[in-house]
Amino acid sequence: MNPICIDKNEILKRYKPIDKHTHKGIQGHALLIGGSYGKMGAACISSKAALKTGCGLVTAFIPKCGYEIVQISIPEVMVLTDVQEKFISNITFDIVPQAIGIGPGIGQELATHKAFHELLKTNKVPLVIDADALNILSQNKSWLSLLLPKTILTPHPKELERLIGKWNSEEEKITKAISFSKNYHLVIVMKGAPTHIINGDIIYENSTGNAALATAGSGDVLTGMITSLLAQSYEPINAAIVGVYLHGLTADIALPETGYQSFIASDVIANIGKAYLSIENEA
Ligand SMILES: NC(=O)C1=CN([C@@H]2O[C@H](COP(=O)(O)OP(=O)(O)OC[C@H]3O[C@@H](n4cnc5c(N)ncnc54)[C@H](O)[C@@H]3O)[C@@H](O)[C@H]2O)[C@@H](O)CC1
Ligand SMILES: Nc1ncnc2c1ncn2[C@@H]1O[C@H](COP(=O)(O)OP(=O)(O)O)[C@@H](O)[C@H]1O
Ligand SMILES: [Mg+2]
Repeated sequence: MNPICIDKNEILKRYKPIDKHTHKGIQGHALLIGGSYGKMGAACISSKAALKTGCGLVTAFIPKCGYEIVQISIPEVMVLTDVQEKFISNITFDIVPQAIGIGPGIGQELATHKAFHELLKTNKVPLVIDADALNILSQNKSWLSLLLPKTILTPHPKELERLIGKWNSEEEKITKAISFSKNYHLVIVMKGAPTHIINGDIIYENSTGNAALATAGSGDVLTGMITSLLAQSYEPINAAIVGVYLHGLTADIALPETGYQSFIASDVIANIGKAYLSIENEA
């Protein structure tokens, strides 16, 4: 169990600089499916994070009650609404996204279970699954076989336990995560301090980030960032690695100004630019 350290060298091998002739139509369109009554913030921050990570277009699919919230808080994000007011019940869209992120703040209504199941049955697009979408998956493990190879799962430790069961040691946790990744051909981002990424037998350990990230919504932001990189044609494992590294780097960059306590998920988003610049300066 020798993890590969995700450091600047590993990032420079995977980082794609922007082509000066690119335009928003080829820079990737990310669809973020999130939010429910009282948790629209999760949809706002994950879709804003996707835009700030560089994809050309972002659409948020949300319950109706979030329409004005998202349009006013992030005017650059386009919005599609569900037929239901307070939760997601039927995911339909006429756009052609290059990547989909689902889960932040969606809750666990039965109708939302059904909508997620329908999406999994028909989806052909690279996918990131987080938060309540992971919890729904944990309650319906037979749906795991519907996931396309290299679908990215981003569980925190509790979500991971719901998916793979309890473990008695770090070693057992990694062994179980490797079997899970191999059985279903998934990329698992095991969030924590530090975050590990499992791709079959290969384990990566992130080198950025600090306890400032222990704050509401910082994982929702990560979902938006990874989805954005997927939409920009990063291979799933590279989207996971670069996303996790940049996410942690924002907290390392901001720490001298915010301290641990006052750093919030929006500060991750505010520092994505500086995190990119620090990679660019090494390239
Ligand atoms: N502003 C918003 O709208 C926010 C919405 N959120 C959404 O709220 C929903 C519930 O998410 P939660 O993650 O709070 O609920 P969960 O029930 O999945 O996780 C909370 C439990 O996991 C444990 N846990 C979390 N991180 C852990 C760690 N690193 N080590 C050990 N235990 C850990 C906690 O102690 C707690 O028992 C999700 O849909 C999420 O996206 C949250 O992200 C918070 C912000
Ligand atoms: N002490 C810590 N050190 C480094 N990173 C942390 C720490 N605590 C949390 N994080 C990171 O913050 C994020 C939290 O994600 P998550 O628990 O899903 O939050 P939320 O659901 O509120 O958005 C993960 O990327 C995790 O690795
Ligand atoms: Mg989370």
